Amino acid sequence: MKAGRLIAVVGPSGVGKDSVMEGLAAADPSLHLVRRTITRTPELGGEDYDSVSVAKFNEMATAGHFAIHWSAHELQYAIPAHVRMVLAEGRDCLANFSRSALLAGDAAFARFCVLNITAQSKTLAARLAARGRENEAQIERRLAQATKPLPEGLNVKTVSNDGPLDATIAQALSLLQPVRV
Ligand SMILES: Nc1ncnc2c1ncn2[C@@H]1O[C@H](COP(=O)(O)OP(=O)(O)O)[C@@H](O)[C@H]1O
Ligand SMILES: O=P(O)(O)OC[C@H]1O[C@H](OP(=O)(O)OP(=O)(O)O)[C@H](O)[C@@H]1O
Repeated sequence: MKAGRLIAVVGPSGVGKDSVMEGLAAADPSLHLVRRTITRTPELGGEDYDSVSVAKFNEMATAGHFAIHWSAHELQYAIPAHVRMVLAEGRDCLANFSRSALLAGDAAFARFCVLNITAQSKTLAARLAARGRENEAQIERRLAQATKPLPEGLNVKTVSNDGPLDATIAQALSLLQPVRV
């Protein structure tokens, strides 16, 4: 059986990665939403994640519990190794990813593609403030990284999320669909 694709969802903070991922999984239940392990306080809202201490995270990384991990925003993030079993079943997996970890992701997964979500900077600022998970200083630092470029040579599909979420989800589904057959 053909392995599933690891679909790395990237884009600046507040662009709507988690919202689009949830919408895609609701529209196509065959898509698996990856639950990340993060050294963030539990239940801060947004995505559903496994919250661990830095010590526990490092222990898990050393023990090989992660398929890939990275650091950003003074936090550590990982995709649990369990995702490899889901991919082996032929299911496509959606993971909120770091633009800085894309080359490592491409090396770590046999079938890897990128869903790049964009929005204007004024949209990002308004959404981060409305989300309310980060304080003002944290929002400023995230906005400063909004224009981080993507590495060359990857299979990238780009969709704008400036408009209504439903329209973004429909467009992303159609961008991802042709290669699913
Ligand atoms: N198309 C959209 N229109 C309006 N609000 C949106 C849209 N997409 C996302 N949002 C809102 O913007 C905020 C940031 O979205 P989120 O999915 O957390 O982004 P990210 O994971 O990229 O940081 C959330 O409050 C979310 O509800
Ligand atoms: O290298 P970058 O592309 O800048 O990404 C850095 C981190 O930012 C996002 O995290 P998180 O979901 O905590 O933040 P966000 O919801 O504000 O994007 C993303 O998932 C990465 O873990």
